[in-house]
Amino acid sequence: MDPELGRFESEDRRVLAPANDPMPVPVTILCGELGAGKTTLLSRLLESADRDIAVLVNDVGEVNVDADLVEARTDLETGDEVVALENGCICCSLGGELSRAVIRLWKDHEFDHLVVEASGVGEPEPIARQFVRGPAGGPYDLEAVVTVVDARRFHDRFADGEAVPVRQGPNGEGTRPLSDLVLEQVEFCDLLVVNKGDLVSDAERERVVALLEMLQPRAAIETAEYGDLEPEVLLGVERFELETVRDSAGWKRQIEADAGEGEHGTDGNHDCSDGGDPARGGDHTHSDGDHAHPPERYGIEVEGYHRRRPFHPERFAELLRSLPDGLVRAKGLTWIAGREDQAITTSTAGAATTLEVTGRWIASFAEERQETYRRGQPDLVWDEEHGDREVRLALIGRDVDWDALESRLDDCLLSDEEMAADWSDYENPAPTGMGETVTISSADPEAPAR
Ligand SMILES: Nc1nc2c(ncn2[C@@H]2O[C@H](COP(=O)(O)OP(=O)(O)OP(=O)(O)O)[C@@H](O)[C@H]2O)c(=O)[nH]1
Repeated sequence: MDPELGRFESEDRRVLAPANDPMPVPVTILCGELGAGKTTLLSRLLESADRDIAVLVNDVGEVNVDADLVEARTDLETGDEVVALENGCICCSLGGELSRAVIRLWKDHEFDHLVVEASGVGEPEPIARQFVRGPAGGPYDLEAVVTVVDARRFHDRFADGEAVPVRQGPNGEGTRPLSDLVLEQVEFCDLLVVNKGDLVSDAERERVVALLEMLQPRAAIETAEYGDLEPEVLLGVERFELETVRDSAGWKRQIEADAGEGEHGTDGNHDCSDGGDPARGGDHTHSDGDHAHPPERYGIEVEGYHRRRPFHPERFAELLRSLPDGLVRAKGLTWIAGREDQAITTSTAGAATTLEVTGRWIASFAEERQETYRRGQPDLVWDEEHGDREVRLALIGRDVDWDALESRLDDCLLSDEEMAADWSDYENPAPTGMGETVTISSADPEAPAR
């Protein structure tokens, strides 16, 4: 156990809070892909804000250019208030280091607000969780997660369908598709800053905004050039709520609207989720008039797809290699023949789809255990034949022929004859172990699935 964290956890939290300063320090987390303009925006904020702002910068495996830049632009007396974490990503390996650094910062310095600039390849949720459930939640209060979007790149990649590099991570060889991370950052935030407004036309900017509204309907959206926003826009945002932000992504709302109140989540742990849905043979749900998302603009729509039948692994992989250009996002749980235990999350972002084992179907457990899980989830609707195994996806795209996509998805389902046959001989690219991922891209149809 880390000595500092251990001590902190074992002591009364009030020990850390000076008697005359019981208020936790507000925190803003700044996300956005590499080069979106986070540092530019932060530098402006430091120049214009009327309060003392401490900054924690995380660059992955690079010379810490951002920290130097921010430091050079601030009038802080010592410069110590800019803390750099360089040897990893704060969203994963550096969780403990992040907590330690911000607690140390809080003990040693007085400031009114903390901004954490996440690395461009970081997932925002684990960072936010450090301030909500981790030890940093004592002295700090997470105010908002702000995601900066490069309007030009976002338009070309998602609103225009241009093929983009599939993978990018620390040192350029990560395992998550870059587009998936970009959309996760968009989906998990309170405020979206559409930066580089000078590099897009008005019409392109409007398309980007419409798409962002569909992807994260709850977030406020501001457009900017070189991060030129008033400090109040960034710092006066309402309090962050982990569950609210996590559940407000467009794809998730669609799935929940489809499934009705209390439906189980789709982010894994299928064996301990909290709801169910009517066991329908299939319900392609048109979303018109649905309050789960903003009205359709610029041909951008969200759709639901639900079947209680598994995908044929080869046909499904083939579909993922030839997705329609306009499909921006698909996310949800999939049942893939030959993977009877594994609840597999399918996450499409632009051309790249990641399949990840995120849980186990309850139906895959021994009967006694199934009953225990089901007792804990009285709302779970159970299919007599298939239990909780299902395909349930939310699809977001522009100018997509939804009926054609629906029938292509249906063609991927096992036929009645295949349902009765042996599924073990299929060429199956789907992952097997918990947390294991496989990426399939339609930008590079010749590439092997793995
Ligand atoms: N044209 C234009 N360029 C911008 C704008 N905002 C930032 N830039 C430029 O884009 C480049 C990247 O900006 P940064 O602020 O370093 O981006 P970042 O998100 O901090 O990048 P990483 O730290 O690499 O993740 C710099 O050359 C900026 O000058 C803008 O609104 N318009």
